[in-house]
Amino acid sequence: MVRILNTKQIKALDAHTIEHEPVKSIDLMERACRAFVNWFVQRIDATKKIGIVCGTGNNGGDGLGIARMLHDWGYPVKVWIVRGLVPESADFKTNLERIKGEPEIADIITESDKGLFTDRDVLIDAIFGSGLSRPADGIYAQAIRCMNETDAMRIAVDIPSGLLADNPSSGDIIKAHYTVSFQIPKLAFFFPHSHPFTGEWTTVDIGLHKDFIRQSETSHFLVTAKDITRIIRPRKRFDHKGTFGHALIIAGGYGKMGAALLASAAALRSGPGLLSVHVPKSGYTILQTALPEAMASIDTHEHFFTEAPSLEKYSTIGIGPGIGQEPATVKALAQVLANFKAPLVIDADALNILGVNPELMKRIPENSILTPHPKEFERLAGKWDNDFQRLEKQKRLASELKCVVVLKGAYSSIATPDGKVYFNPTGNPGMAKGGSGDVLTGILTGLLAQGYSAEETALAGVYLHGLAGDIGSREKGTFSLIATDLVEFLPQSFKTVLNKF
Ligand SMILES: NC(=O)C1=CN([C@@H]2O[C@H](COP(=O)(O)OP(=O)(O)OC[C@H]3O[C@@H](n4cnc5c(N)ncnc54)[C@H](OP(=O)(O)O)[C@@H]3O)[C@@H](O)[C@H]2O)[C@@H](O)CC1
Ligand SMILES: [K+]
Repeated sequence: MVRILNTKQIKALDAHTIEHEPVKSIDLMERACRAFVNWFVQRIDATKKIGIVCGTGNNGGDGLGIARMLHDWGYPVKVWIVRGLVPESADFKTNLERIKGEPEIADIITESDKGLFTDRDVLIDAIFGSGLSRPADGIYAQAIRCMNETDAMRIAVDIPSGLLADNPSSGDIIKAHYTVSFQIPKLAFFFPHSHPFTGEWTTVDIGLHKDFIRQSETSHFLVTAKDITRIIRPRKRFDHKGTFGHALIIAGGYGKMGAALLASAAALRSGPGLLSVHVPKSGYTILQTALPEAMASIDTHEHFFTEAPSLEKYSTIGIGPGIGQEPATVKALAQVLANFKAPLVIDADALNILGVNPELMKRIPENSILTPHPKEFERLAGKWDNDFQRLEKQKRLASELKCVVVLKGAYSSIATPDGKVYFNPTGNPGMAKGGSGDVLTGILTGLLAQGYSAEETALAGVYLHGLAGDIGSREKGTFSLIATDLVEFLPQSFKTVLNKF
């Protein structure tokens, strides 16, 4: 797990590293600059004209160190210093002294300094870092706008200037194409509204104290491949189909049998011992023809879900994809929630039904997994003003229901009943298509049936689903990738995770 710390904690981590490594503050800055430059020189051609726009705090100090190093690498570098009211930090001063005549430095002192950077191919943003405490205004806002107006590639040092790491931002913010952040990812990076500012972001290691990071309290984590390898248990020689549970998927309706097939195929590829699928009568032949491994449970209704089968034999249930919201379906869902006591996976129309029938929410068994996309989440939790508030709502819902709430999207977030949130790194925009969610429901149902806990299931299922999309998009491309491909590439996704042993 990568721990996501807030800026106050990062400041303490900085100080702790300086005191206990020990390392001089200016030498730590030098390390940070070198890590940035190392990333930079591998990607940017040395003929490109570089502009570095610095503030006068430590982010600006980084900018000056980077300028010196890139000059030594042979890049044509120009430096601008935004001279507002921020006092020069000690390390800024030292790095300014270390630039001896070259590269060239100009001060930006008035708001009328416009069109400054137009001859630069690449602009490095080092105006504000994690020390930003309020929206940028005056000369700072002007410099940010001036940078955003150019055609240059913009690269932010640590965090785009103007973007707050832990709170909603307003005012002018650098629109970076890339952000190279020091060791700890910032919470804002995981939110959709930050993306136009961070662009693609990455972290570079600058040797901050590992034990201190491990001991820092946080409820926010970024999942890694290793975490998933630890969760997924390789199967043993004497295991048999009884060991791996019997999953039931309740999905599909007239014209929506595809949802049932996608969820069921994904469940089958995720390892449960047995899979039954409950479909309306019109789905019988479709199911039996498409998925011979699945057993059919047939509803009394021709076109939609109206009656739960007897549920005792099932280890878990995945319910929702394509079931619609007919009154009889609402009743049947209520019946499932009243009779089934083990955790289940709730998705799509089942979530929409819960959204308009809040009394049913109380009946959801503890440790179930809910998988809303943002629109479904809004129906369950109401509107939000910003991404931070949305995260708080997600945490609250998970804690109130004592369930795991998976909010789907880029960096799908997984909130657990005890207040933790895990962000998932896998997946790509090729998966933003109908049917992707049905596949996820299938994977989660398949894993839950095998006895993985709700938290393990959500972490592994969301990761494997995204990884199948990543492997699939390498072959099919993000335009052409479809949900069926996710099922097709799921075996490779599992193998990738298991082979990490
Ligand atoms: N963490 C690490 O381990 C390492 C960190 N390093 C680097 O240090 C950076 C953090 O440095 P930093 O603390 O000096 O912050 P930075 O953003 O440069 O300036 C803050 C100053 O700006 C001021 N200010 C704030 N908002 C403002 C506004 N809107 N308009 C005007 N002024 C505003 C603020 O004033 P205050 O809020 O105190 O009133 C303060 O004076 C970090 O991002 C990374 O690049 C690496 O070098 C080494 C390892
Ligand atoms: K910056």
